[in-house]
Parts: sequence; structure tokens; C-alpha cells
Amino acid sequence: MSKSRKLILASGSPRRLELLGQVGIEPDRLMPMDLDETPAKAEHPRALAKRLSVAKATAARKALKGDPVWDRQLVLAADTVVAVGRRILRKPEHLDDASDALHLLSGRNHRVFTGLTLVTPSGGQRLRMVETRVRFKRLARADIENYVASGEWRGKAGGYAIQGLAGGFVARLVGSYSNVVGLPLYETIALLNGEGYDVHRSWHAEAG
Ligand SMILES: Cc1cn([C@H]2C[C@H](O)[C@@H](COP(=O)(O)OP(=O)(O)OP(=O)(O)O)O2)c(=O)[nH]c1=O
Repeated sequence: MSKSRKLILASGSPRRLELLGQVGIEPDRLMPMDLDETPAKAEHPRALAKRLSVAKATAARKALKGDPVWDRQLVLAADTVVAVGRRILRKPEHLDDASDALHLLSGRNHRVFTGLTLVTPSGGQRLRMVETRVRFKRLARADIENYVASGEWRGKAGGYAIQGLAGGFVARLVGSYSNVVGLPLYETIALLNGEGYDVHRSWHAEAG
């Protein structure tokens, strides 16, 4: 029965929760999974996004074992990786890292990969990989200095947030916008629909 499906979002990212809310999806539970996100040696950015999304979803599923509604739970997780060629741009830790990332992105194309994993109630894994190409304008020194001072880069893959001030740096974008923010909505809905989750449930005022 589609109505009985419970959605667990294995994420602590406010962006992912907001994006789901934008399309009327409210997870029944949030389970942030704090994993080591260090890339393996020579790991391709796409492979990293896939591996980490699977790791987050399966870790959450494991932690839920024994839950009374275990057999009704869908566990969703995502991981977003920004890359210039094969080079992965981690989440900057310091001002200098953020500044280096922006210098690298300036006037160039880069790719944003999100791995999406849905673990089904029977323990099956459904996976989607989504890629968006983004081109930044050539950034002036003042763009970089002021952006770094804004602090918006904190906790963001690649050191920027397209949904904020850095939206003004984007000269071109090919693919899913929501993918860059952290959760590709079209693909997420397709995955959920495929597993019997009623995504339209909350679209009507009378819905409970
Ligand atoms: C490129 C980009 C990333 N981001 C954010 C989304 C993600 O929160 C983060 C990518 O890091 P992730 O490791 O994918 O996610 P997270 O650690 O923040 O959250 P969790 O693992 O608990 O789900 O970067 C933006 O908000 N805007 C952007 O434009």
C-alpha cells in the first residue's frame, strides 16, 4: 500500500530537506549519517558520489534495524561532489581553501555529480547518478574576496552555494539545477514513485 510507506532521509543537510519540501515531500524521519567522506586514491568524482550515497543509505538502514515499521521504510541518501576534470573539490575547511576553490572555478566549466540511493523496505538498492555542467564567469579578485568573507562556502561541496550569492557567478548551466543544490528533484521523485511512495499525497489542502 503506497500510503503506508515511510520515508527516512539519511541526511543532515538543510538544503536536501528544503528541496524535498519544495515538491511537497516531508520525510517521516531525519537520520544524519556522519561518515568519512575522504576520496580513495585516484577515485573518480562520480564513483565517490555513488559510493558515499550508498554508504549513507545503508548505514541508516542498518541503524534502523529492529524498528517497528522496518518493513515499510524507504531510506533516501545523497552525496554531491564538485569536480574540475577528475579533480575533486572538497568542502573547504578554511578561508584559504575556499579562495583556492573559487580561483580554480573562475572562468571554467565544472561538473556537479550527485549520487542518489534509495534502500527499499526489502533491502534492495535503487541508484541514480545525476550530472550537471556549470560554467562560472571569470571571477574578479573582489568577487572572490567578498564571497569568501560572506561565509556562504561553509559546508558546501566545491566551496560555493548556487542558491545564494554564487548564483551570480553562473554563466551557464546544463542539466538539473536542484542537483547542484544537493538533491536532483526529478530523479528523486522518479525513484520514490518507483517504490510506491505517494509523492502527491500532500499536494491537496485536504491531505492529512
Ligand atoms: C555545489 C553546492 C553544494 N551545496 C551543498 C549541498 C550539500 O549539503 C553539500 C554537499 O555535501 P554532501 O557531503 O553531499 O552532504 P552533507 O554532508 O552536507 O549532508 P548529508 O551527508 O548529511 O546529506 O554542499 C549547496 O548547498 N549548494 C551548491 O551549490
